[in-house]
Order: sequence, then structure tokens, then C-alpha cells
Amino acid sequence: MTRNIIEVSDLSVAYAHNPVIWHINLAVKANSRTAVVGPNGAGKSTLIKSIMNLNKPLSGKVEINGKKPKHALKNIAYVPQKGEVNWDFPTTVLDVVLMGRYVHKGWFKRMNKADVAAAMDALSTMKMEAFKDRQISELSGGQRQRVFLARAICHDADFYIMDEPLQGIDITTEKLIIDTIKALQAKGKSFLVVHHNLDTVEEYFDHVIILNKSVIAQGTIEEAWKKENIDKAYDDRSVTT
Ligand SMILES: Nc1ncnc2c1ncn2[C@@H]1O[C@H](COP(=O)(O)OP(=O)(O)OP(=O)(O)O)[C@@H](O)[C@H]1O
Repeated sequence: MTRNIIEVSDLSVAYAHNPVIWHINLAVKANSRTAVVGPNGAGKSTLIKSIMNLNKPLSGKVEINGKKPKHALKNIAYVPQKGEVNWDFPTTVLDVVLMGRYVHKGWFKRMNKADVAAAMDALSTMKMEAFKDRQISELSGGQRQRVFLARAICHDADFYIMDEPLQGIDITTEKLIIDTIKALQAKGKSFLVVHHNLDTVEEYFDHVIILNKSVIAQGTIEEAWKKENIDKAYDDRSVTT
């Protein structure tokens, strides 16, 4: 049986004493493409942030490869939601992608030719090499997403966590991102991706977690992606608040 890369047990998280997700138990399989799906405000980003050790849970625990998140982060490439990034920060596309290398080198070591070659490879995978000297403030939304994926590829982590990487991008970029995810999965990488478009869940992912404050269903697409589970998550009346 495939091992779990993430195990979450009895996790509850609150903002200012207001619980937003509660009693979450879930597992993410190694080498899977797992979607996290649920309506606005369901707690998807909150769950991702708990896994990334970016918030303090009320109770429960997260383990990544059997370790506490803070000891496992080196092996995780995180692509945050677009809105959480300061795009006015004066930096070039190449420098953003090179940030993916600092995890391996430490912040005080200079980047060498091999690092730049790795960054250029990642940019070429995302068809963005022509933009390497461009300021990130001068990119379109879809181009920014490509650069962030290139940074994650340059990080060469085993596990990728992405918060809505397909939000607001055109179909060409969407296909490129999904094809890249599938190619990386074939090399043994694992993915946890917040995803909004219910029509493409089956095509893009092999596992799904359906969330609305608590876990409604999880498992392979075959096991969990069922009408009754989707209805339960998206029908507010069925959710206890
Ligand atoms: N920093 C915060 N402080 C207070 N409340 C917050 C904070 N972040 C999120 N919330 C609230 O927590 C709940 C869950 O938010 P979260 O962003 O995790 O949901 P989501 O499923 O990712 O939503 P969406 O699909 O709209 O991105 C929401 O009601 C939101 O208003």
C-alpha cells in the first residue's frame, strides 16, 4: 500500500477564537495528485497553512513524512495564493525562481552557474525563459503563476503544495501547469492542490479531499468524488456551523 506523505489528526483551527476547521482527519498519499475541494470559506487555505506551519492550531497535529511540519518544510515547495504575494517587490523573474535554490544552499551562499542553469531549466519548462530579466510587477497573472511554478520546480522538493494555482489563468497555461504536475508525478513527486473547478477534478487529479469546515469525503477519485459528497459540501443547509 502507498505510504502517507501527510497525516492530519483531529486538527482544529480558529481565528480570534472562531473555529474555522474542526476535527480534521486526513491522509495524503505519496506520489498522488490530490485536490482539496470545497466552497468559499470552507477552510482550504487554512488547512494548507496548518500543513505549512503558518498558523497555530487549537488542537490536533500534522505530520509530514512522520515529522512535525517545521522539520519537514525543506522538502516542500509551496505555491501560495496569488493574492498573498507582494507583486510590487522589485525583483526579476530569474531572482524569484532562484529563491527555490536557497533551501538547498542557505541564504548566505552565492548562487553559482549550476543554480542559474537549474533556474533557467525550470523557466524553460514553464516556457518563461524569455522573461528572465523582467520585473515580476510587469507580468500578467498567468505569467506570474508560471514563474511561481518554475520556482517550485527549481526547489526540486518531493512534495508540492499549491493554493489555487489555476485561478484566473488561460486554458494554455492551465494545461501547461497540469501537464507539468503530471510529468513531475511520474518522477515520484506528490501534490496537494486547492482547486475550484469541479468539472476538471476527475481529469486533473487522482485523489480528492472534499472539505467544508470538516472533511466530507476523501480518497481516490473513484472512492470519494461522488455526487452525494459534492452536494453535501456545497449545500450550506447540510453543514453544521
Ligand atoms: N487571517 C484570518 N483571520 C480571521 N479569519 C480568517 C482569516 N483567514 C481566513 N479566515 C476565515 O476563515 C474561514 C476559512 O477561510 P479560508 O481562506 O481557509 O477558506 P477557503 O476554503 O480557502 O476559501 P476560498 O475558496 O474563498 O479561498 C473564512 O470564514 C475566512 O473568512
